[in-house]
Amino acid sequence: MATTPPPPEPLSASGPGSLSEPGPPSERRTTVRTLLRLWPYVRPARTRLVTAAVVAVIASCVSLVFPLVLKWIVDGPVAERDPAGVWLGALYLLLLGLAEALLFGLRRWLVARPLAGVEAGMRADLYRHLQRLPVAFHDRWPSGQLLSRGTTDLMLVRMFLAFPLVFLLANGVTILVGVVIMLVQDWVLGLVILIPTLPVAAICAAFERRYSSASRLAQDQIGDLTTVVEESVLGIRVIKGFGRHRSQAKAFRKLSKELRGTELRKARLLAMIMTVITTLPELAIGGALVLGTVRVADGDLSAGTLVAFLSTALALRWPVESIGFLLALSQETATATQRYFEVMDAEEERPGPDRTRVTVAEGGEGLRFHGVTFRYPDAPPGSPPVLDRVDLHIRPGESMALVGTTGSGKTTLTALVPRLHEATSGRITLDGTDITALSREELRRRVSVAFEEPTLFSAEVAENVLMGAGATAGEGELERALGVAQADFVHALPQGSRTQVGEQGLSLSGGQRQRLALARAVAGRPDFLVLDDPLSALDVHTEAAVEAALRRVLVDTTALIVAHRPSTVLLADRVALLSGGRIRAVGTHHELLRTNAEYAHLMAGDPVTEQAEQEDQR
Ligand SMILES: Nc1ncnc2c1ncn2[C@@H]1O[C@H](COP(=O)(O)OP(=O)(O)OP(=O)(O)O)[C@@H](O)[C@H]1O
Repeated sequence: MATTPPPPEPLSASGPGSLSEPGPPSERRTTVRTLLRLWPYVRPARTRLVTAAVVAVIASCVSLVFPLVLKWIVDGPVAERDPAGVWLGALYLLLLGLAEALLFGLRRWLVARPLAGVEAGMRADLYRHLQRLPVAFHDRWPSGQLLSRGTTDLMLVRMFLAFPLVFLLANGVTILVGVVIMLVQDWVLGLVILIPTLPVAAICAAFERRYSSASRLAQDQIGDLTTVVEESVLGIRVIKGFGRHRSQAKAFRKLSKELRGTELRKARLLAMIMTVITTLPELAIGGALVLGTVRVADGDLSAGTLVAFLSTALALRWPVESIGFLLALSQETATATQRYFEVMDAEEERPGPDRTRVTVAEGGEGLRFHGVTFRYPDAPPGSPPVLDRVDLHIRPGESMALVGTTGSGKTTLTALVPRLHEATSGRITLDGTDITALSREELRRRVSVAFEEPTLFSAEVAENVLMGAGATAGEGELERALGVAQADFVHALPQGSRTQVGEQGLSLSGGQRQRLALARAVAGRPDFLVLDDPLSALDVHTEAAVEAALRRVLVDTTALIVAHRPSTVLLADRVALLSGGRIRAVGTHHELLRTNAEYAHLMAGDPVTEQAEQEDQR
C-alpha cells in the first residue's frame, strides 16, 4: 500500500517550528539542497536569470565607479582649479547614474515573464499531483495546508528567484570588488573596514538557524488559518444555525494571534540582525574616517584617496545591510520549497498495469470479496481492523444491500471497490479479475460510485452528470441518467441542464444534489454500481420513484448498495449484514428478519419492517 509521510505538526509550538530548538543538524544542512530542488523548474528560465544576474552585478559595480570619478575630480580638476574638468567629471557621474538606472530596469524586465512561468508551472504540477494522491493522503492533510502551499509558498519562491537570489549574487560580488578596491587604495584602512567581518558572519549563521525555525512555524500557521477560513465558509450554515459565530471567531482570533506572535518573533530577529549588520560596519567606517583624516593631516594619504575610500565604503552600505533581509527571504523560500516538496514527494496512487491491459471476462462471476481486511493507515496501533477477512459474493446482475450499524465499515467496504483505499490484505475481483490487475482507467470505467454526501462541481448540471460517462456521451445519456435519478427538476432550472450549479452545488437542495450524483453514477451504464446510501435525503415518494427507475437499471448491473432504510434494502435482491468487521449474514430481507436477531434489531421500529414482520407472522 502507498505510504505517505505524515504532514508536519502545524500548530504545535514544540514542533519543527520552535525557535528554542533550531532543529537537527541534518535539517539545517538541507537548506541549500532544498533550494537546489527548484532547479528543474528554473532550468527553462536559466539563460534569462543568468543574464539578469550579470546585469545586476554590472549595475552594482557601476556604483563603485562613482567614488573613483570623485577621487579623479578632487585630486585633479578641483586641486588644479579647473572648472571645465569639474563639469566633465559631473557629466561622467550623470552618465554613470543613467547607466545604473537602465541596467536595473533591464534586470527587472529580464526576469518578470519567465519567473511568472516558473510559478505557474510549479502550481500546475502541484495540482496535477494532488489529483493523483490517494484518498488516504487527503484524509490526513488539512485542505488549508495544501492551499497555502499552492499560493503563499509559491509566491515566495517566485519573489526569491526574482529578487533575493539575483541580489545575493550581485551584492556578494559588489562587496568583494569594493573590498578589493579599498585594499588597493589603502590597505591599512581596508583592514580596519574588514574587522567586523567575523562577528557579522557568526551572528548571520545564528540568525539563519533561528529565522528558519520561525519561518517554518509561521508558514504552517498560515496553512492552519487558511483551513479555519475554508471550514468557516463551507460550514457557514452550521455556524449560523447553531449561533457559533463567537466561538468560531474566537478560534480564528486565537490562531491569528499565534501567527502574529510568530511574525513578531521574526520581525524581532530581523531587527536584531539589521542592527548588528548596520552598526558594526558603521563603527568600522567611523574608525577608518578618523584614522584616514589623521593620515591626510600627516600627509601620508591624499585627500582624494580618502574621499574615494570613504565613498566606496558608503557605496557598500546597501549591499552589506541588505544581507540580513536577503538571508531572511532565502530562509523563507527554503521553508516554502520544503513545504512544497513535502506534498510533491508523497507517493501517488499506483497507476495499475495500464500497458498490459486486462480485460474482464464477460458474463463472469460478479463482484467478489475474498478475505478482505482493511485498516486505516492512521488508525491507532493495536486497534482492530475496520474490516476483518470479509468474504462476500455479489452475483452478476445481482444487487446486494449492505447494512450494519453506524461506523461498522460500510462506506469503507464500498470505497475499496473503486480503489479509493487499498485493501490491507485479501482480494477483490470483478468477474474473476483482481481489481489491482486492472488499470485505474479500466476499473473506473466499469465501476461507478455515488456517495451519501454528493459533491457537485462549479459547472453546468450536464457537465456534472456526464462526468460519469465517456467523452462521447451526449444529450441521450444525459436525459436517460436524469430520468433514472428522477431528476426532472433540472428542466425547471433557469437554463435547464446548462444551468451552472454553485460552489459544491450549494444552490440546490440536498435531495436534488443526491439525485444528480446518482444520475452521474448511472450515466456511464457501468457494469458495477456502488451506491453509498444514495437515497437518504429523498422524501418517500421520490425515493419510491427513484427505486422503480433504478430497479430497471439494476437488471443488468451488479450493484452494492449501502442502505440504512428498509425501503432502500427492498431495492436489492439480497442483503449482507456487516458487523464487527465481518459479514455475519447474507439473505433476503425477509429471511434475515426471521433468522438474524441483530438484523431484526437493526431494522426494528421502521414501519416497512413492522409491516413485513406482520406479513411474515400471518
Ligand atoms: N479516514 C479515516 N481514518 C481513520 N479511520 C476512519 C476513517 N474513515 C472512517 N474511519 C473509521 O472507520 C470506521 C468505519 O467507518 P465507515 O464510514 O466505513 O462506517 P459506516 O458503516 O459507513 O458508518 P455510517 O453508517 O455512519 O455511514 C469508523 O470507526 C470510522 O471512525
